[in-house]
Amino acid sequence: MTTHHPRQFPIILITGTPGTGKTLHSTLVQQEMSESDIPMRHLNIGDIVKEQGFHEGWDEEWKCWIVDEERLLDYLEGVVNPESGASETGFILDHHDPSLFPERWVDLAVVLTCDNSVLHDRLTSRNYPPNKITENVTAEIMQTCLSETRESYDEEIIVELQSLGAGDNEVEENVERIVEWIGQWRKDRLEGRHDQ
Ligand SMILES: Nc1ncnc2c1ncn2[C@@H]1O[C@H](COP(=O)(O)OP(=O)(O)O)[C@@H](O)[C@H]1O
Repeated sequence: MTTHHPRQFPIILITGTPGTGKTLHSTLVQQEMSESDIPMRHLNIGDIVKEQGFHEGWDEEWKCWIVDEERLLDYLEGVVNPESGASETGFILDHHDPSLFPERWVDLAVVLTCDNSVLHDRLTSRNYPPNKITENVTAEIMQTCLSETRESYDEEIIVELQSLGAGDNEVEENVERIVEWIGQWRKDRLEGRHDQ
């Protein structure tokens, strides 16, 4: 049985429909924290699936990997909850499917949202096929990711942030909010206010 050591650094999920800005925000949060005493490691789940081969092949219709969730989660468990002891860093889980992860992993769930036409343009410039653009823009209209996040985690740890590409400081302000939250989590942890 896996032994779980008390976490010293938080695990943050940054989720949202593809194209909402997860990787942009995750990269900036990692950068911002890299010089601090709370290092945060960005785990781009899509890249890990591809690089480590945690998939059962390529879905030609939807142009995506068919994820082997069991192997992926086994691997991630060893990264975020190492048996050798508490991790020396926090983690940013960058993924569009919030329901993939066990609830106990996630300390803060950030859901990025976007305007439909902006999202459409971002996905078009990524050369997504039309069916994939429609699927994702519809998911954004239906707020699918936000609903799934609410089904997966406690309302108290969910933060919804707009990532419209509007306003000069939008991304900076979002990153600042996440950074502040990480600092608060660590302070609470050091003062013994987290019970896990
Ligand atoms: N809030 C934003 N302001 C400006 N550009 C953004 C914003 N969010 C995302 N983008 C841009 O949109 C594109 C998709 O962002 P990305 O972070 O790759 O999305 P995701 O990881 O959710 O698929 C990138 O070119 C990114 O720079």
